[in-house]
Amino acid sequence: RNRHYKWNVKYEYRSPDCFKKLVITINGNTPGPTIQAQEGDTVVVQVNNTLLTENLSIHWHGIRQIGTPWFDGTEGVTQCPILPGDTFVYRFVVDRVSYHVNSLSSWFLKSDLVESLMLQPGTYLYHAHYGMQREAGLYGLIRVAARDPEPFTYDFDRSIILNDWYHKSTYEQAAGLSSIPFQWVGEPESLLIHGKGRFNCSQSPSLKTDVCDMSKCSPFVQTVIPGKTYRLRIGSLTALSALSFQIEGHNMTVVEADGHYVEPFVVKNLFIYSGETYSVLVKTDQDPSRNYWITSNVVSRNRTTPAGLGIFNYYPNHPKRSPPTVPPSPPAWDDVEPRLAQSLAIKARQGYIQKPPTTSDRVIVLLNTQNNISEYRHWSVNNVSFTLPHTPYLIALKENITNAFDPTPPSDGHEFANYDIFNVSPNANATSSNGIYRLKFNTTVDLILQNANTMNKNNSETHPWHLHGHDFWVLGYGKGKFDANNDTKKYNLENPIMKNTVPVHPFGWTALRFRSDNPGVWAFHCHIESHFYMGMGVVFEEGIERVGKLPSSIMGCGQTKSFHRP
Ligand SMILES: O=C1O[C@H]([C@@H](O)CO)C(O)=C1O
Repeated sequence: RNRHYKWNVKYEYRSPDCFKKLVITINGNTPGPTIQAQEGDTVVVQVNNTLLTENLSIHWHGIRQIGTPWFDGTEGVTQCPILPGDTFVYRFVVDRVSYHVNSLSSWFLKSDLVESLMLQPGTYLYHAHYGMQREAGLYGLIRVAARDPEPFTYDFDRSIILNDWYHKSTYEQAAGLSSIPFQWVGEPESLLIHGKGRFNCSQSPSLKTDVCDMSKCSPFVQTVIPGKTYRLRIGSLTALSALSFQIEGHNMTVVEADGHYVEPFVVKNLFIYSGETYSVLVKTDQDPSRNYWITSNVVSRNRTTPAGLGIFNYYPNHPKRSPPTVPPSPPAWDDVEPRLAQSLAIKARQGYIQKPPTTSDRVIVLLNTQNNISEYRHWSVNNVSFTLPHTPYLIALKENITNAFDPTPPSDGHEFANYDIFNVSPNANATSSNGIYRLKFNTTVDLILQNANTMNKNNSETHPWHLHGHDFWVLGYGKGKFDANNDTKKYNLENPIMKNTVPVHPFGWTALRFRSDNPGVWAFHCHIESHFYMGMGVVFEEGIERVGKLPSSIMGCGQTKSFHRP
């Protein structure tokens, strides 16, 4: 089945948290419409760029784009931006490879991993992937319904996207990040629950009521019927913040993560990082004569943003009736332990385990550091701060444009084995580059994310890393320096979860494994909007020779100007 969407993307004034600013809407809304499909369906989205003076591209986060790497929506990597006034059609399968077999060469059928590349029901996201455009409001959810019965039952299926919200425009933020002296974006003004938040206008008395008006916003309300089980699909697309999500007085049973069934476990707070999705089951089994708070709070950074508050409304109580209690208090922002514990608790569900290969062909250690390059503040991986080329990699490689990017690949990172991750380091050798990793096709690759101290003493941050075009197995997390001799022995090869986004905790490491079996060019980057902008990412090429004919609609920029045939 084809699912057709027509989207008009536009700047409009909105006041999601009472403060009026320009936001990017899809058909008038932010968050945008939820894409609903069944596994194996083809989703067709016709995007009309009516931003007037701004480029655009949209990434389908968690969708692997098997056979359609050109529709991943990553500006500079897989496509040229969509120009103002242009219409671009994305067309991709959610996510069943057998559906695509005809258009792929027979190598695919022979691949022993065909099974792991098949069915992918679950919860995914979409968002802008051009500059820092995502945080202007261009984002939404993708729900892919399963064809087979799922391993859990529920009465209702609801979705909530969490976000943080800034009052400055993305342009002011980006300009500050690329200035000398560096101007950091700071903490967000508010937290949004499905596009709704509340900024206290009276704390900035200089704001006139045409800019900040407390009657212009209202909290998110989730109405529920007592005595039922709800599946809540929760996604985070924060620009910066790691969050703790809670429903007062209700436990949540985690059953899905990034489109994979989880061996169920119960939490009171769900920690969720930008780019992740979870499904939790919630029983509406509390006193039905009142409402309850839904809360979202910043963790892992010193919290200055007030809690995002919503109402869990037990029908037939009035949806606007405030709960009679104070909102539950969040966990300490600087306590890594419960966050690490949740990361470790997420395992593949019995009966749905796709075992990883037991060994890998290549290990790439990715040392995450912050440093100055020519006095500009950057993030680097193995001392290279990533920059996007003007000619997208996919097109350059496929069309043999040889001078589109730096041909020197970044390093596999083994020379940093003695790097002191606990202290500030000048990293004087750090450089900027658009060089990429070239992976041998159909091999097993390990990625070790190694966190380190930032340029501030005794400080290391949480970074959610997102891989395009793949799900990876999460083999382990640890504290401190990764020890290749001992930590590898503790890898979970029995029931690791597969995900597309995973945190590396402060002063810690995270070990991932994936198969380079999806021909294309794929970004792997920190999902914090400002961090990717500051260079925190890498790109992998695999099987470029197996990529089919590129549509000319993705071309038209850099050295591909003349290739575009509208
Ligand atoms: O990228 C960042 O810059 C600031 C700070 O490290 C500046 O020194 C910060 O908190 C980030 O996450």
